[in-house]
Amino acid sequence: MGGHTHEALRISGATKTYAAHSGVVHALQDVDMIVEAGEFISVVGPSGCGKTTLLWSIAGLHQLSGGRIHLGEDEIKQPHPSIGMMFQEANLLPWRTIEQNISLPSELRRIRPDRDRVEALLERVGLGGFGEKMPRELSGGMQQRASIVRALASNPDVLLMDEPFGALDAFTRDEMNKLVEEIWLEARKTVILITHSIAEAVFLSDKVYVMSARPGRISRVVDVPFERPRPLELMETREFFDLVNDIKSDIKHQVPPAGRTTSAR
Ligand SMILES: Nc1ncnc2c1ncn2[C@@H]1O[C@H](COP(=O)(O)OP(=O)(O)OP(=O)(O)O)[C@@H](O)[C@H]1O
Repeated sequence: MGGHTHEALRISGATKTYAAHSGVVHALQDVDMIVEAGEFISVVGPSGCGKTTLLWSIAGLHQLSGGRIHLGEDEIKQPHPSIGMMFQEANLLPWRTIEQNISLPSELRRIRPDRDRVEALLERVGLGGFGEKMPRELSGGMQQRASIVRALASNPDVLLMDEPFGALDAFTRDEMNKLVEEIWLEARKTVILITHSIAEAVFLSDKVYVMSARPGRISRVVDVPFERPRPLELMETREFFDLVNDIKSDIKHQVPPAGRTTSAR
């Protein structure tokens, strides 16, 4: 304490094993991370390296086999009111209006939804006047905008995003990335994003954590130097391209050559 920044999340020695039919899977092995308050970080890595396991553990939805996760003084063992989450699918209940979907997490916690805040957020993401609509009346991008509002409605300190735009077309995805950056610059939440798109990770993040698989570990932390706000055109620059490729080749080289994986006979 006493510095210019303070840590929001501390992950120490996070380890998670799953018992699978084929044996024990080391999904996470001694993962350490300190995320500063207001920092935007991404976690990338090959498929199956443990990204989702890590994020769900931070969300309090998975129990670790070893290690700890702290938000300030609180150890995370179950969902925490100061941590909001966005999933790959918008997961809106089809029989509830957009506004009723947004207020569901508050209902479940038996707290009164802050209607003014929800109105303002809907307006902010371009969904002003859509609160009474049903999810099927909204496009995929609009549904994800609604799920951003749902995640931010209770004004959490930390926002976790699990590949939130993977199902959207490239154009809508760029638009959503721009929106996320704008909202982040305004509200300065601590954000942890999991994505398969290295370009998306670099575009949005202060730091990109690269994971390797089996066991799932952090293999590298990349500081992203680009100034904010970042225009979408940044993605067409040489510097951006080089950084993305550098991270991509790192991930590619981690994949064990065919026939040499541990499960191969
Ligand atoms: N419930 C489970 N039971 C057994 N093994 C599991 C379970 N959940 C995940 N795993 C295994 O743990 C490892 C990490 O999985 P995880 O889903 O966290 O990886 P990921 O990096 O998010 O993958 P992807 O990028 O493909 O979504 C994988 O090898 C996966 O097969």
